[in-house]
Amino acid sequence: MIPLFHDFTDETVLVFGGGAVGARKARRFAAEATVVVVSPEFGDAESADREFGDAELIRAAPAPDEIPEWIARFDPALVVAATNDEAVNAAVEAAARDAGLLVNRTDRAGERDVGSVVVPATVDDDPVMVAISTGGRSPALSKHLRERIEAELEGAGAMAELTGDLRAEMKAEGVPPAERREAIRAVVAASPVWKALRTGESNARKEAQRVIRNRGESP
Ligand SMILES: C[C@@]1(CC(=O)O)c2cc3[nH]c(cc4nc(cc5[nH]c(cc(n2)[C@H]1CCC(=O)O)[C@@](C)(CC(=O)O)[C@@H]5CCC(=O)O)C(CC(=O)O)=C4CCC(=O)O)c(CCC(=O)O)c3CC(=O)O
Ligand SMILES: NC(=O)C1=CN([C@@H]2O[C@H](COP(=O)(O)OP(=O)(O)OC[C@H]3O[C@@H](n4cnc5c(N)ncnc54)[C@H](O)[C@@H]3O)[C@@H](O)[C@H]2O)C=CC1
Repeated sequence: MIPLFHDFTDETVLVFGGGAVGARKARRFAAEATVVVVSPEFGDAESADREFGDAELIRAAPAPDEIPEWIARFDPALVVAATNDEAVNAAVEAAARDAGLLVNRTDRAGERDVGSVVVPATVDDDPVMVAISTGGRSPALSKHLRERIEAELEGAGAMAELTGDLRAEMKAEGVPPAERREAIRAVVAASPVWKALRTGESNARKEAQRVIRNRGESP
């Protein structure tokens, strides 16, 4: 498996199964894609909207041989098999593969077909994103590592914004690439800049400029 980041803007994700797992996947994809969930039940109706993000919920229980029609109707980029019926999940996987679509089979850890994708545990400190997988072996470990890495990454999104701005400015000023690279590498490694981003006690941009100015000087 090779990890990739996929932009689902303007795409549809079709989820079969409205239990806890279907809801979690729907919420995740609804942050970006148009999500449709097909299921005979959606848990507690009052909290359904919250649980499924803003996904469209369709009450139906397609039989395995009806799955291809549902897929053709919504033309999704990704299909999620999250029912508690193994025959339905298998039909979803086969129909998605036949249609050349990505498929996430939630009831399988291994023996994946071509085009099969795994949903990783994700730390998102925009624009920084870290995805963790255990190759399907231990999802609970993915979750645990995600919680640990969340703390480690504090300030990373702001660091990406700051160094993104600095490198654009240096580019515009015509600073040669080798010098730019050295300067940016020094800033991302500098504890005073991280501290400023995390605590707000000092101005991170000024700290970064100080690091760039003092580069190469002995401490
Ligand atoms: C293969 C994969 C397919 C996929 O869904 O893409 C898959 C499959 C299965 N999960 C199962 C169980 C659990 N899954 C979780 C949690 C998460 N599962 C997620 C992903 C994945 N789960 C993919 C592999 C990811 C990887 O490579 O590590 C996460 C990371 C992302 C997400 O789903 O959003 C999300 C954490 C999100 C977060 O918090 O960050 C917990 C923990 C909990 O609930 O507290 C448990 C209970 C503990 C346990 O069993 O380990 C079972 C057994 C079902 C059964 O026994 O019936 C199967 C099927 C099987 O193993 O056969
Ligand atoms: N990938 C993951 O992270 C995890 C995966 N699982 C697996 O995912 C499956 C689903 O887990 P839960 O959501 O907890 O189960 P659940 O039993 O709460 O939900 C399954 C849903 O599928 C619906 N369903 C049944 N037949 C259907 C059909 N023909 N078409 C559409 N929907 C249909 C049911 O009405 C129910 O709403 C489990 O069977 C388990 O193997 C379980 C835990 C975590």
